[in-house]
Amino acid sequence: MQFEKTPGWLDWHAGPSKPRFQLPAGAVDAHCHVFGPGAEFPYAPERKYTPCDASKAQLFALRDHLGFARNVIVQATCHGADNRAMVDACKASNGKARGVATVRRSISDQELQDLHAAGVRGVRFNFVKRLVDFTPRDELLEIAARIAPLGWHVVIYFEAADLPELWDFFTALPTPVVVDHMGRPDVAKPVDGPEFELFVKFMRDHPNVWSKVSCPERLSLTGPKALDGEQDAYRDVVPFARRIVESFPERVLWGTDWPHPNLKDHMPDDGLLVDFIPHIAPTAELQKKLLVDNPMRLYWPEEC
Ligand SMILES: O=C(O)c1cc(C(=O)O)oc(=O)c1
Repeated sequence: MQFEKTPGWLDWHAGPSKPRFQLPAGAVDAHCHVFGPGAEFPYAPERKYTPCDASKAQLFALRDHLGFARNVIVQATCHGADNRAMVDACKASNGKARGVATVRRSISDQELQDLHAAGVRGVRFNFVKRLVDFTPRDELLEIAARIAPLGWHVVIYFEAADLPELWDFFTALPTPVVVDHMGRPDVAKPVDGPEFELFVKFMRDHPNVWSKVSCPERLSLTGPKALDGEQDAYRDVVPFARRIVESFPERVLWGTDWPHPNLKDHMPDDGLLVDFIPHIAPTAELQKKLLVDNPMRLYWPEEC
């Protein structure tokens, strides 16, 4: 099947640099995606964007180039609840990838078991309105109750302004809850202002809540961009991510977000994104928790 990319679509960076930051042994890129390829794994009819292709082989090549040992592949919304591309990538990874799926309430117990066997360890609930249509809360709670006995968790993606309205739903979830991209704070607001304080309270009061401290390239308003060797990129995001890493060192994850869906301004050099890590996790101890110990506990607990 032929697909035409959304107008203005930015393709992933074709020649990322080698990071200067040496990742700890066993580091996990805990948030990345595969897109298609569309000819093999068609994009979902209900999608809100049509991306460029980004195959499993290209993801594994990036993993090796950057120095990661493993990936967590998160179902992208352009594939809806058709998890075949993500599952195919997990199965082809020789145990080096685990997955997060999107499922509907109609999924059977056998299908859940099959996803588990392929390496899936979580489901993603998305509340970002430009990405998905609304799913009733009772459907999501039903799914959460069904995946809890499998030892899975729920990944949630939402905008900071929506946290008050979503609070009661999130805090009722019976599993570990992993927030994508720090709940997308508005970094023009103060790091100790009411909006981000609410997010910190969400994590402080609920020990089952984890956060990915990822996507500075999405959140930054003033840059500088991770391009042309920039070693001090996205400075306006650093205080937010660093606060979360230092406050909750056992409950943070990091990922590239490759192939970076829906960026409008620029496509970052993934090597320079890795060089962002020591700015938000300044000690070797914090780096090992963020990149190795925490993702291993959540996705490969049998090895811990
Ligand atoms: O902000 C986004 O556009 C975005 C989209 C998706 C997806 O379409 O799944 O995933 C992400 O992690 C981020």
